Amino acid sequence: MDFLNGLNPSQRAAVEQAEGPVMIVAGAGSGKTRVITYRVAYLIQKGVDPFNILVLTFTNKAAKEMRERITRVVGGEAKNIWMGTFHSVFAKILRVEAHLIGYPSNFTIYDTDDSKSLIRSILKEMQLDDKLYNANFVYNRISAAKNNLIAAIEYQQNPQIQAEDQSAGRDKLGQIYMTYTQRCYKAGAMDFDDLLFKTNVLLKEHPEVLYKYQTKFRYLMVDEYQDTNFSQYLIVKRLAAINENICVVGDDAQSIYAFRGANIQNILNFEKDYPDLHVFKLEQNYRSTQNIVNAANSIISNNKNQLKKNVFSDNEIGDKIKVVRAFSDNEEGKMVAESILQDRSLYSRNFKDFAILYRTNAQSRAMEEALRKLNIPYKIYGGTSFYQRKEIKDLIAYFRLTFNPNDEEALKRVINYPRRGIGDTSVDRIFIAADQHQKSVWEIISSPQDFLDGRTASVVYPFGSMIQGFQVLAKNNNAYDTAMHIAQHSGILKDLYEDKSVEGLNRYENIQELLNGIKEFSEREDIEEKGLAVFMQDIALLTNDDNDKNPNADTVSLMTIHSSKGLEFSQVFIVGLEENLFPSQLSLNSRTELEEERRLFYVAVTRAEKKLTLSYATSRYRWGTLNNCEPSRFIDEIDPRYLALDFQAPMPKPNNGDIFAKERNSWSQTQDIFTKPKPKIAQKTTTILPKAHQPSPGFTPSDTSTLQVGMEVEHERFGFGKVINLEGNKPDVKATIFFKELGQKQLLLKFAKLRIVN
Ligand SMILES: Nc1ncnc2c1ncn2[C@@H]1O[C@H](COP(=O)(O)OP(=O)(O)OP(=O)(O)O)[C@@H](O)[C@H]1O
Ligand SMILES: [Mg+2]
Repeated sequence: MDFLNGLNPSQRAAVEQAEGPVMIVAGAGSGKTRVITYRVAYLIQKGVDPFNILVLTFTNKAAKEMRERITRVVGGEAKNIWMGTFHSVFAKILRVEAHLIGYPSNFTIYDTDDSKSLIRSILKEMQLDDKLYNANFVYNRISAAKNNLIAAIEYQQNPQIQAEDQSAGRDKLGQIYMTYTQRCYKAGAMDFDDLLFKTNVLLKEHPEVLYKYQTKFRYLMVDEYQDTNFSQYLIVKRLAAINENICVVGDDAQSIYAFRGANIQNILNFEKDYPDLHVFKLEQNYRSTQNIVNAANSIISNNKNQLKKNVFSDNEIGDKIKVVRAFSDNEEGKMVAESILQDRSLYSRNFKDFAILYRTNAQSRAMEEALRKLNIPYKIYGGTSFYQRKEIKDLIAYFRLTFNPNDEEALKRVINYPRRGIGDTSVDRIFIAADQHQKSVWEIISSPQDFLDGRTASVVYPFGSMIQGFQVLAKNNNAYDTAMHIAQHSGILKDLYEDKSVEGLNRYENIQELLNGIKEFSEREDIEEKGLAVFMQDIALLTNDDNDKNPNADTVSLMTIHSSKGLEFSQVFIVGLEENLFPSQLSLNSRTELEEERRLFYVAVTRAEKKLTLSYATSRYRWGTLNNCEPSRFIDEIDPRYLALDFQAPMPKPNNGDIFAKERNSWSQTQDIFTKPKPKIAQKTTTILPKAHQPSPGFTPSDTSTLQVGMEVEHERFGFGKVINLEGNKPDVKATIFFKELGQKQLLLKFAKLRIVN
C-alpha cells in the first residue's frame, strides 16, 4: 500500500489501527482529516465493503473532497461509502425509516428561516409580546432543548426548566415548544435539529432498526469531534455499540460551537466510554509556516482550559504576521483588496488562494464593496448563499408544495406570490377553516368550495388545482421538465422577467441558473431516479456555508470564522480585530466565553498556509453610530517575535481633480479593457452581483452630444463607467459603455440617463 507513504509514522499508526476505538486529539493542520481519509482508503484496500463505512464530516464540502481523494486510491467503489454531515446522513436514513416514527418519507426539511417564520406565526396566534418572546430567542431555546434530547412534553414537565422560565417571565416557552412540535408534525416537516433528535428517537425506540445500522456501519469515523453536541454524541455511541470500531478526531483548542450545544466533554469522556481506547498524538503541522504555527501556539496558551499539546512546523519560517491599521471599515476593505491584487501578481497566486475571515456576517459588506471596486471576483460562504436567495427559495417552495402540499411554510411563502388575489385575510380564513373543521390546510385548499365563502373559494381554487397539476406532472417527468413547467406556470419566471431593474435581472438570472443546475442533474448518468423529488432531497440540506456550486471558479473566499473550520488557504486576512467586535462584546463577561472567542481566533489564524494579515479599524459604524475602536487584545497576545506591525496606513489622498485615477488604475490592471474589448464581468451565481447603483446626489442627465470615447460617465442605474465606443448617426448614436459593476452595455444615447463625469 504505497499510498501510506504520504503519512508520518504516528499518522500511519493511527491509520493502521483499523479495529477498536481510536481517538486523535491534535492541533490544527496536523493531518487529522488526512488520517481519516487515508484510513477509509486503507480499510477498503484491506477488503472492507465501502457500504459498511460511515464517515461524518463537518461540512458536505469536506465529505466531497474526502471522497474525491479516496477515489484516487481505491477507484469508483468510493461512491458507496456513507459520508456526509450528521444532518445529511441521518436525513437519508430517516427518509427510509420515517414511517416508523409517524412521518411520511417525503417529509420536508424546514430551514432556520422556515422555523423562525413558524415560531412567529405561533407567537402571533398566542398573542405574546414579541420582545419578550423574540423569535430568535425562542428558536435557540427550542434548538438547545432538542440538542439535549428534551422533547416538548419533558420540557413542560421538568420542574427545573419551568422554574427557570418562570423567573425570567417566560412561562409560555413550553407551550410554544409544544405547539411548534405539533405544527411541524402536521406539516410533515422536520427542522434541522429534528434530523438528529428523531434519529435518536428512532434508534432508541426501534431496536431492530438500531441493530440494522449497527451491523451495517461496521466502521465509524467522525471528524471535528470536538464540536459534536449531545444528540450527535449519542447517535454515534449507539451505532458503535456492537463493533466499537470507532475513530474520532478533533482538537479541543478548536471547539467553537458551545453556543450551539457542542460539548467538549464528548472528547474528554471518550476514554471513559471506551476503556480500551487507542490514543494517537500528532504534533507536526504540515499546513503553515513556522511563524504562523508559533503565533497560533502563543495565542492558545492564554487559555487555561485546554489539553496540553505540542505543535511545530518544519515548513519555511515564512513572513511575519502583518498587522494593519485602517481608519474605517471601508479603508480596511480597500487595503485588503489592494493587497490581494498586489500579492496575486507578486507571488503569481490565484484569487482562490485568498480568504477574508471575519467574526460577524455583517462585516462582509465593506469587504464586498472594496472587492467590487477593484473588480476582484469573490464568493461568500454563508449569509447570502445561492439557496438562501429569495427568488430561489420561492421557486423551491413551489417544488416543496408539489411533493408535500401540507408544508405550511412553503405554502405561506407562495400562496400569494406571484400575486393572485389571495391576500392575508383569505389566508387567515383558510387557516381558521382548517382549525374549525380539523382538516389540514391543504384539504381546505384542494376543495375550497366545501369550507370557504364563495369569493375566497373562487380565488383559492385555481391555486389548489395548479399545485395538483404539478403533482401529476412530477410523477411522469424528469426533474428539469417538471421544474421548468413549475417556473413557468407558477408565474415566477414572468414576474421576474417583467422586473427590468438590475436586481430583477439578477433574480431572473438566478432562476435560470437554478434551472441549469436541475438540467445538469436530469442528465447525470450515475443516477437512475432523476425526478425532481430526488433533486430536492439533494439540495434540502445545502446550508449556508456549504453550497459550492462551482468549486473551481477562481474567486476570493469570504466567510465567517465559524464557517472556515477545517479549510486552508495560502493567504488569509482576518479583519475587524477590535475590542467588542472580536472578542465580541457579548463574550467579555465570562472567562469561558472569552476562551471560546480565543479558540475562534486560533481557528482563524491556523487556516493560513503562507501568509497571514490581521487588520483593524480605528473607527467603525455600528448600529448607526460611529465608534472609536481599540485594537483587539488578541493582537497583543501574540508573541511579538512573530509580528510585523505595518502602520503606514495611507492617509486619504487630497482630491487632485482626477478622482477616478485610482479606480481606473486598478480597473485596467485587472481587466485590461483596451486590449480585450469584451470583458465579461457579470459573473454567474458564484459571484455576488452588484447592487443597483445609487445615483449621486442631485443626479441629472447632462448633454451627451459632446460625449467622446474614453470619457467617464455615470448612469442613473448602472453606475459609473467608461465610454469605449460610439457608433451610428444622430439622433440614433449608440454608445458602448463599460460599466465598472456590470461590464459592457450598449445604450441608445437619446434614451440613456447619463451624466458626463469628466
Ligand atoms: N504527512 C503529511 N505529509 C504531507 N502533507 C501532509 C501530511 N499530513 C498532513 N498534510 C497536509 O497538511 C494539511 C493539513 O492537514 P489536515 O487538513 O488533515 O489537518 P487537520 O489536523 O485536519 O487540520 P484542522 O485541525 O484545521 O482540521 C493538508 O494540506 C494535508 O494534506
Ligand atoms: Mg481537519
